[in-house]
Amino acid sequence: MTTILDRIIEQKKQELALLQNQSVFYPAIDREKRSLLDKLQKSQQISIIAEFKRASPSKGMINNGVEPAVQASIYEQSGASAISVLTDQTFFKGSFEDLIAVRETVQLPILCKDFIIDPLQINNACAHGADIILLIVAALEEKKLTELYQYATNLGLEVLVEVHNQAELETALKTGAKLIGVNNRDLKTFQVSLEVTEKLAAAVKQSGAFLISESGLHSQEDVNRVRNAGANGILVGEAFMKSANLKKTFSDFQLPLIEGARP
Ligand SMILES: O=C(O)c1ccccc1NCC(=O)[C@H](O)[C@H](O)COP(=O)(O)O
Repeated sequence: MTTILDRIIEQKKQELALLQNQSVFYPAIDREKRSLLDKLQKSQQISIIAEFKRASPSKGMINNGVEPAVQASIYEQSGASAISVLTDQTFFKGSFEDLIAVRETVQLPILCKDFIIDPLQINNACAHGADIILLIVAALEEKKLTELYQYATNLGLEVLVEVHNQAELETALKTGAKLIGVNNRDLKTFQVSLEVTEKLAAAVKQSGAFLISESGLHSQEDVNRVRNAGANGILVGEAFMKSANLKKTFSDFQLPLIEGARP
């Protein structure tokens, strides 16, 4: 059966063919460095990666009426540690223009949230102002994951390596990843459960990597649950994009770290 992740990757292969005909190469070396890892090391609270996400395959349109710069400013003022920007157009209605608008507005590290399968996409993310890229283990062969991880870190980018189960986590840890994202959403079935973070947390912590719990966080209780499992950070999209009182929703999520949460 073809899953949504398969369809997204097929789309990325087509986009890659177009990218191959463009001349994109701007290494990150000269750029001002904005580091999520530094922020995680210093934070006394759970760190929040706030996402700019107009739409998604599981939820359809979430909020297409807010400007990226406006949303990003509120994220920064509310205390976000980084901002994630969905740049995929076909499935999430995002764009690299959104990423540029966010980077120009805030001083925070920017995560390019896309489905990366080739170094050219890393060049492209970097050229548009990303500080962090996402690599999804479920979307990549192990050899490709290692190649892309090394390529991105050589450019000075930080890499959030995303997993959803134990086998993927073992593969992710072989790269030496310092930032592990545990996605509570199964990207093949859309099922969301915070138990995924609870199950994988101990192995992430043991590796010395920072643990970011991603998806399905809607309330203080949800944040409390993943924090108690040992999460250093959370990645939140829908709850912020849909909030009628973003500052309040945000502050409800800002909990102190538990003892020993730092790797
Ligand atoms: O969100 C989806 O429907 C989705 C479907 C297929 C691949 C990826 C998808 N989402 C990416 C994410 O992981 C989330 O945007 C992110 O973790 C925030 O999740 P949420 O807070 O639940 O919006």
